[in-house]
Amino acid sequence: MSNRLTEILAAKRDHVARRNAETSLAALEASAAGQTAPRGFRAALDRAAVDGFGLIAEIKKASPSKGLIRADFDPPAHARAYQAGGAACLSVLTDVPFFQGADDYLVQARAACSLPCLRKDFMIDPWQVLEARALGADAILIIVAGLEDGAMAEIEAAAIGLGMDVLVEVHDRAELDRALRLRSRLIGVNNRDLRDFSVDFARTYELVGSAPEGCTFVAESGLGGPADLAAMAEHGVRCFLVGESLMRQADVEAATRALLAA
Ligand SMILES: O=C(O)c1ccccc1NCC(=O)[C@H](O)[C@H](O)COP(=O)(O)O
Repeated sequence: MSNRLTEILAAKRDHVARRNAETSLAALEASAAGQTAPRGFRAALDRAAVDGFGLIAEIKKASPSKGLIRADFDPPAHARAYQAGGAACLSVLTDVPFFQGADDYLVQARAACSLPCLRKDFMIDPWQVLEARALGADAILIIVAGLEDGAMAEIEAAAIGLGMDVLVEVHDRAELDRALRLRSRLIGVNNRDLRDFSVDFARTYELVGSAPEGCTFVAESGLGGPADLAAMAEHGVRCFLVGESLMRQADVEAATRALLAA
C-alpha cells in the first residue's frame, strides 16, 4: 500500500473510532431505516450506457493532488446541473481532511435531484456503511488497495444487506482478481495511481478486456473532456466517473452535456 493512501486511511481510522464512540448505534439504525429506499445506482448506469454513456458525476471541492478545485462550491446546484446535463449518478466526496468534503454535502445533493448517489469516502469499517445509508447514500466505494479480503467482504455484505450498490475500485490486474472474489459486479478502474497521483488511461485499457461478462465497468479519474471519452469508447468503455474537469467549469450543466455528446 502507498504512503499517501496509508496516511489517508490512518486518519480515517481515527475519525471512524471517534465518530463511532460519539454516535448511538440505535440512532444510526433508526436514521437508516427512516430513509427512502436506495435508488438503484448500478441499474441507472446500465440504463444510461445502453445507447449512450453512463456518467457518475462527482461533487468534489478539493483533492490531495490539486488542492482547492472550486471556490463557489454549491452541492445542491451542482447536483441539479449534473442531472440536467444528463449524468446517470452522482458521487459526493464526504472525506473532510483530504477532500474538504462533508456528510451534509451528500444529504444536500441527494435532496436536490433524483439521481442515485455514491458516498465517496474511504471505507474501512461496516459501521461507515450504516452511516452512509443513514445519510441517504445509495452506494458506497470499496478501494481494494486499502483493504484485506476479509474487511472488503464485511463492508460489501453490510452494503448489500442495506440494499446499496458497491463500486469496487481497482488499479491493476492483481486487484481486479481480488475484486472479482466479491459479489459486486460494478468495477471501477482508477487511472490515478494513489501512490504518486499520476494518471494513466492505460490502466483502463489493460483491464477492460478482463472484466467478466455482465460486469458494469467504470473508468475513473483524469478524464478531461469529450475526446477522452471518445478514446475510451474505442476500447469498449461506456461508463465513467468524472470529477475535477466538470467541477472546474463555469457552466457545469453545459459541460456535462458536451461531455456526454462525445
Ligand atoms: O483526486 C485525488 O487527488 C485523489 C487522491 C487520493 C485518493 C483519491 C483521490 N481521488 C478520488 C477519486 O476517485 C476521484 O475523485 C475520482 O475518480 C474523480 O477523478 P477526477 O475526475 O480526476 O477528479
